Amino acid sequence: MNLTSPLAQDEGASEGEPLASADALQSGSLPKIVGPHRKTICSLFSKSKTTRMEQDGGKHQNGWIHSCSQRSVEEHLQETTIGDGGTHLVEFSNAMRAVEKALRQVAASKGRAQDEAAEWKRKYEMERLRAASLEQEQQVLEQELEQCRSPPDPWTSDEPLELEKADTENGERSPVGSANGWFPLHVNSDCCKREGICSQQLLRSHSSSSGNISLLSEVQPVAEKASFRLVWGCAGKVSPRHKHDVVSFECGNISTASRSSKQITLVWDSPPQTVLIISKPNSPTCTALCKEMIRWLREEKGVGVYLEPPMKKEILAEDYFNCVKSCETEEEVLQLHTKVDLVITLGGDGTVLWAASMFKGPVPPVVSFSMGSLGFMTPFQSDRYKECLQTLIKGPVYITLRHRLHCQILRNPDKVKEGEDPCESEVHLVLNEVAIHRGMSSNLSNLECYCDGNFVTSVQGDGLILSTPSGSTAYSLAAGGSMVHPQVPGILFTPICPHSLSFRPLILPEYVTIRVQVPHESRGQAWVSFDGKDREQLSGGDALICRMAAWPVPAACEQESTTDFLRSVREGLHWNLRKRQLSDGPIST
Ligand SMILES: NC(=O)c1ccc[n+]([C@@H]2O[C@H](COP(=O)([O-])OP(=O)(O)OC[C@H]3O[C@@H](n4cnc5c(N)ncnc54)[C@H](O)[C@@H]3O)[C@@H](O)[C@H]2O)c1
Ligand SMILES: Nc1ncnc2c1ncn2[C@@H]1O[C@H](COP(=O)(O)OP(=O)(O)OP(=O)(O)O)[C@@H](O)[C@H]1O
Repeated sequence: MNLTSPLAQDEGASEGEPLASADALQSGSLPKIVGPHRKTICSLFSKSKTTRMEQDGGKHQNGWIHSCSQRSVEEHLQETTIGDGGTHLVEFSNAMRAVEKALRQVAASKGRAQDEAAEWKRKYEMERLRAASLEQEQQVLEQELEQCRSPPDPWTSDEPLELEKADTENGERSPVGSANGWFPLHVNSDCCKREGICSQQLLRSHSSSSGNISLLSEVQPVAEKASFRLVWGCAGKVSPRHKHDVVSFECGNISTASRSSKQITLVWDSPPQTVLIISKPNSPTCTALCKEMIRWLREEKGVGVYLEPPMKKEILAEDYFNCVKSCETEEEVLQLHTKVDLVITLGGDGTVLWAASMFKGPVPPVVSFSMGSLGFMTPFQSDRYKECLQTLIKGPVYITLRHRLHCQILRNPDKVKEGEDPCESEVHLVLNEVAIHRGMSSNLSNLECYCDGNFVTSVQGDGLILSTPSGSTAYSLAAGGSMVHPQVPGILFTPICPHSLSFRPLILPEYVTIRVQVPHESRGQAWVSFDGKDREQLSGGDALICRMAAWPVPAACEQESTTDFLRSVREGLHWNLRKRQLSDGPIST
């Protein structure tokens, strides 16, 4: 009689597959086998060992040298002739079941061990790749820091300059600024080691310059500048989570790591010592307030004052104001940002635009007192100036970073021969908008527009406005553009009276470069205005190149960015003002 092995019905183990080690059996990791068949089973494992070693020539993988296979058990059972001993048969059968169970367990453990090994290998590979990418990032960071020490010209470089850098190794932020006299030196040594943009790291001036943009020749510390930090937070709370990355990838999931709408707070490390007051000309009320403010700032706060030459001349009749400084030459105006801690404007929005236009590079924080009719960008009340300035000088101050557009005219760039540079006009940094329009011409203007080299459209109408979000409530609004919160990064593309039924305004992302070109075959010429001023003519073939500038205007908020914006929209523009419907009358069903 032949005995059928229970292993023949085993679903999990395939034929001939090694299931267990005989050593494991002998070392007691298999269940103890008792009874007359103990010897037989042990000899079975021994036999298997010998057979396997003969078959493999002693070359076994993963340490599974002493193996027992399903086939060898079956073979043995077939060879075994069963006598009359029914009890022995039952015992033998039970023993074989126990062996089968043990063999299955060992097979399962082997599978688990292999899975675990594969998982560890995967983790190791991921860790190795992460370390390699960190090393690469570190190299890029070092290169960028090196570049900042000998910075590119921001007006000729295609890359927008960054105002801040990614987190350093210890989780601190290392700010990077450059051009026009601002260089981060010893980025970590002078740093306050706290989160945010730190002026101590940023501020270094140099003595010599060439033309509009100065090159670093001699570096000196700026002793007279007050130092401050800009920190990211939300609703008044400093956010420890601010990261430079916008998108993070974790376990294959994409999430936004930071939002652009964070409220920025300015924290003075040392109190401001010098302010520049810019006042609307020919306004007796502005002049009177300017004089009062100078007295208060000097006597109560010990703060020095700079004025524009016309205003200084106007008040010099009184000896008291001899102490007021002024920026007489163009060179001095270019260096103003290294001397003043705060800019105060007295007037309307036009005065804020004027103040911004004085700074061709970095702009100190601007505090605007309302002395005009609308005051969209002038949130502070002039009759409460002492209280306001007291709070601002003490800090912290909420800041709206009002972005500017970097605009330049290229004269007939298509006609320029290879290797020659096209003739470029002066750079204009606009806070509101650049408008390309028909000017005095009675002809329809015709403008071809490209965005990062892609053809956008041909404007046929009175012209086109390229506006900042801050300018969205000015000319662009009048031309049908949308109102945009000043912290939304973008460039508004708004046609002026287009002769088309389907030309709607667009908002483009802040990183694009826009080119507006007058076609050679255009009937008339076009004109360009920068914040409503400095008109220049465009002839056929001339182009205007426009992109986001590296230097925003940090405007102090009266409350905070969004509250101030919505209040200006409601109170300044009377947006959606309508008498409330009465509750009496028919009730709709
Ligand atoms: N059709 C129009 O609405 C139109 C036409 C030309 C110029 N402008 C705007 O005038 C600006 C120049 O201002 P200005 O004071 O030197 O000239 P301005 O004296 O002619 O005043 C223009 C008006 O626009 C308001 N204004 C300016 N900037 C604003 C802003 N960002 N948000 C809301 N209102 C704003 C001013 O308060 C002022 O009432 C230009 O940048 C342009 O935006 C508007
Ligand atoms: N310091 C300055 N020097 C020369 N021009 C200035 C100066 N400040 C303002 N301006 C110009 O004066 C004009 C009027 O200024 P502003 O808009 O501030 O006053 P406003 O018209 O009374 O105010 P609002 O626009 O709120 O009615 C603007 O065109 C502006 O460019």
